[in-house]
Amino acid sequence: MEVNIVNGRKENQFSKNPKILIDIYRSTTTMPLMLKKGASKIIPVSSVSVAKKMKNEYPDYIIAGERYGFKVPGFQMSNSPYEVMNTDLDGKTIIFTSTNGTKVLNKIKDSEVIFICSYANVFATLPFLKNFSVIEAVLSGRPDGYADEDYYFGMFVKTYLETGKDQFDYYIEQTRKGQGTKRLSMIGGKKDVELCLQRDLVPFPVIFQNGEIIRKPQE
Ligand SMILES: O=C(O)[C@H](CS(=O)(=O)O)OP(=O)(O)O
Repeated sequence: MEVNIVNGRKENQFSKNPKILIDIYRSTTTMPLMLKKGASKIIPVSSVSVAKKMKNEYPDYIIAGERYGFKVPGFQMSNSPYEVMNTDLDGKTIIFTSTNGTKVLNKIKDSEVIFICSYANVFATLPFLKNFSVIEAVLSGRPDGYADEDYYFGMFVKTYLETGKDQFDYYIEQTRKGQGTKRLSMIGGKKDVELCLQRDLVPFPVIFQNGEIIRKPQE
């Protein structure tokens, strides 16, 4: 099997191959955790104004997200795994927007298969990825370029699927030393760093389907 790593922030043309969307800090960690905490679905949108418009139409929905790492004024929640772990989201629908993750998702939304993936749910997702002969690991990155934590995760998945080696500890160690970890820690996100680097917090795969992010239904 082959795993191609793609810079989703930079690229504008994507193949039809199955994809995993990667945004370790923090969207693709936050969203699976929201579903684990009981949310029924997440509607990802790429702009703050569309999120606000949707909230006006559906006042019961929770509006969540950030820009450049900080909660958007007027939103109910940010893009924080730590906040999610401490919030009851039972049965809620969430409107979600983030600086990079939802933007890149919007670019690849026409792909037939998209998994939302991070260390939180990767071990529940890998068995499904093994069914494909080629997948693309799409890095969400950062507005000013690339995010090392996304690259390391892409490499972890590539190594696992192409060679069968589980190098979780090695890639976590590299990530801890990286710029992304420094940056998120500096803006008050140390608790998020710890949650984003834990494995197996979410025991199910998560997919994007028909405009919504949901648990992958059992076949
Ligand atoms: O969650 C975040 O902090 C980032 C914002 S930034 O890239 O660090 O400015 O958003 P995300 O879309 O989850 O990468």
